[in-house]
Amino acid sequence: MTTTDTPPPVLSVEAASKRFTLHLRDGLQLPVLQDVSLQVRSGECLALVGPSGRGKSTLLKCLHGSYGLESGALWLTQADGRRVDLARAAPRTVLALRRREIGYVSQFLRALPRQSALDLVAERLLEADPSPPQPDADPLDDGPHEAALGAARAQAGALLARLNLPEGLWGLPPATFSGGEQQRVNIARGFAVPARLLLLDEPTASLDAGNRRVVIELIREAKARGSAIVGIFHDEEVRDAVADRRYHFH
Ligand SMILES: Nc1ncnc2c1ncn2[C@@H]1O[C@H](COP(=O)(O)OP(=O)(O)OP(=O)(O)O)[C@@H](O)[C@H]1O
Repeated sequence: MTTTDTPPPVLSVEAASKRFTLHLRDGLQLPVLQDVSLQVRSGECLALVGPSGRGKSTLLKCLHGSYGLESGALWLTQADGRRVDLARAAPRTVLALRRREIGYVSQFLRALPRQSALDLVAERLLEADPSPPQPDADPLDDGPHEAALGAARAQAGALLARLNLPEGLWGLPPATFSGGEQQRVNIARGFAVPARLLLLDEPTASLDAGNRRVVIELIREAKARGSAIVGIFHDEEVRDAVADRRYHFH
């Protein structure tokens, strides 16, 4: 904590720079992020805006721990006040942060083959809150796991229903779903667990007006719970409805 009453920002990006090296083109260097600095506080939504190809999605992937940086830092202040640089955190740390602190709605749904839409969302809830093993638990007794799975499925179903995904689809793997149906499963997964830092990459791109409104409500609820949100919203109506500030990529 700082000495003032204001808590530190949840996210502080300091002079972040990144380039891609294109090995198939003789190592051509493609600078994508150049000296990006921004901060996002709890309860605030920052919209990344700017022309296509300027590095908005790349910044979200860096914040999700998928890419490192050439220079600069991506400081996340955790719930206990400790700071971690997402650009340099160890893979184990990144995975632990993804389970509990960082939510991400990517542009495309990544699902395991044969896993149902309902379990894809329920799994997100279970991995964020694994029940601690009881010292005297019978290792052959599936009861506690079944109970936790049942509760997670109930919560996942409520979210899918809110996003108007027909119940007939819940038990099916989403691989054959339409773009908008897949996007709604992705959104349910991203919003299932309250995230300290929530990353949204065009969450409404394939949605109709009714479902766009649901996503706006979900984003507002996440802000009210204290999430710091960084999002890309090409839909200006959605952006105006949720963004407190904008960061311009030139
Ligand atoms: N893994 C990668 N390897 C090489 N180049 C990449 C990679 N990922 C992105 N790029 C390039 O980096 C640039 C920035 O891409 P990025 O997807 O971040 O842009 P964006 O601002 O999100 O664009 P859009 O608004 O169209 O989604 C693009 O020129 C893209 O081709």
